[in-house]
Amino acid sequence: MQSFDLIVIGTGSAGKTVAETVREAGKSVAIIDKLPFGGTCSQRGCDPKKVLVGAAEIVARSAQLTGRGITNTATINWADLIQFKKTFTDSIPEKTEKKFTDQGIQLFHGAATFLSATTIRVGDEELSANHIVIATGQRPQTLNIPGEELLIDSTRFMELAELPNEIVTVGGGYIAFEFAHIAARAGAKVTILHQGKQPLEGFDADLVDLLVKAMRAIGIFIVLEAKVTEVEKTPARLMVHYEHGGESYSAEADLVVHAAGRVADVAEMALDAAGVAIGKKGVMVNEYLQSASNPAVYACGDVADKGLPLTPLASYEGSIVAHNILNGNQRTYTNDPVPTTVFTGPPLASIGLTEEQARQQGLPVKVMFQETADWYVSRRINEPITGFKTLVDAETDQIVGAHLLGSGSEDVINLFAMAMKHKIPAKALGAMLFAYPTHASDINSMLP
Ligand SMILES: Cc1cc2nc3c(=O)[nH]c(=O)nc-3n(C[C@H](O)[C@H](O)[C@H](O)COP(=O)(O)OP(=O)(O)OC[C@H]3O[C@@H](n4cnc5c(N)ncnc54)[C@H](O)[C@@H]3O)c2cc1C
Ligand SMILES: NC(=O)c1ccc[n+]([C@@H]2O[C@H](COP(=O)([O-])OP(=O)(O)OC[C@H]3O[C@@H](n4cnc5c(N)ncnc54)[C@H](O)[C@@H]3O)[C@@H](O)[C@H]2O)c1
Repeated sequence: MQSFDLIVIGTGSAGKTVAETVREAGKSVAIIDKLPFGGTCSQRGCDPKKVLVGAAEIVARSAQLTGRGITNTATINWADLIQFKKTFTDSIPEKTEKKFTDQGIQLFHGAATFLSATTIRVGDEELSANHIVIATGQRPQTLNIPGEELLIDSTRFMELAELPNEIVTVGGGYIAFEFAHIAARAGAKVTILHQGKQPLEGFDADLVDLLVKAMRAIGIFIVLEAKVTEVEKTPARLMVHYEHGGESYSAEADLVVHAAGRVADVAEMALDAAGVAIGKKGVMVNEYLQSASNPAVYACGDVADKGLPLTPLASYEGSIVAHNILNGNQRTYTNDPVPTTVFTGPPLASIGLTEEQARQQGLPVKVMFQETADWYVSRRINEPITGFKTLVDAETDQIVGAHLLGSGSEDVINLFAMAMKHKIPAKALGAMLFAYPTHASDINSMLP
């Protein structure tokens, strides 16, 4: 059996951060992955997705300006786009492995299974370590409906050689909205079937309403409170059966995409053997991101039951775990607001409290909510549906929430994040001199 100071399971943003930091401090480190090295974000998530979004943006922008100086709406050649996407993703495993090897980290391929509190099996190898970090991310949740195996997940969507004509998404969160927008801009007819009253749960309801309006305006069909009961294969196509308002319906499709949420990827790890407790949202950890039931084990990233499953948080949590392994438990996870964007056209970006959450907390907030299609930044590109909402504590003048819908919002939200993190008062941010005309210069008009 080989022994290490640290074994990391998972080579994504979280696992990489821990392995590299601990190795840099001179410890012996092994890292394991069951898939090609590099994790979700760079190969199957954020980065390839945003390449596809880049093309969808061109279609959107040219469609908006057709007849206003642009003569033709751009069209997407799906096969070429996927080839372009591959130029980002194909090299990731080799580059990742080379970097780890150069750093002196030992690599193991295969699915890791716990044998005891501090030992792991991967393939035919048995490994032991003083500390083991679980950074295994998430996988699509099981839906328990007949025909579930007919759905494809986001990974396979981004590998499609051809884009089918009619697509249904089961679920109405990030993946549904982003992929529906890409597919619609590439010419497909898309239906989103979402089980709840509000899609994109967690985002401010007024801004989500505006985004839904924008998505419907480009032909995306969105059904709320739809309970998908079965996916059936017919001789030529697929049929998605669902219930809505007490009636039964069926939507025909060439492709059905799983966009109904992801859960901690722990099923095959035999966590029982290590005495590692798992809850509904993933591996249960304390404020130091250490398993409460097995102190040799830490968890970080999407698989841990802390925070949202987003890349910046995975790296942040990885850095906390590395610090605590090297120095004893010192750094704690803080639940600071994190900016996030749904990369639709237009994008929806958000940080902090929604209006509903602020009201529930009884905060004395000043709320500014406005549709901004007649503002210069929107008119210049003829973007038809845009808006913002800001929430400022009336007593402290601190910004407690910002929600932006419109081109550029994915970057502008970071200025709100900086102001909130460093406690810049709303008046001071609103009085900043920003380059004009930019998306950021609109901040001056978004704060009381
Ligand atoms: C389609 C999509 C788009 C996204 N877009 C964004 C975005 O725009 N912005 C954003 O912030 N976030 C986005 N995310 C979320 C983001 O990708 C994740 O939050 C992030 O990648 C999590 O990193 P991680 O290190 O926790 O896990 P991962 O990167 O998922 O790494 C976990 C690794 O563990 C491996 N593994 C699992 N089980 C085992 C086992 N038993 N043995 C060995 N290895 C194992 C897996 O193969 C995987 O490589 C997106 C996610 C998806 C699916
Ligand atoms: N831009 C980004 O940052 C980005 C993009 C993609 C994914 N992600 C991350 O990946 C995670 C997973 O994405 P996702 O879109 O799969 O999940 P999600 O949690 O964002 O949305 C899934 C939605 O589907 C609904 N749903 C669940 N079961 C259903 C069913 N049977 N029928 C109909 N609707 C159902 C849920 O109510 C939920 O609102 C996200 O939580 C996010 O953190 C982030």
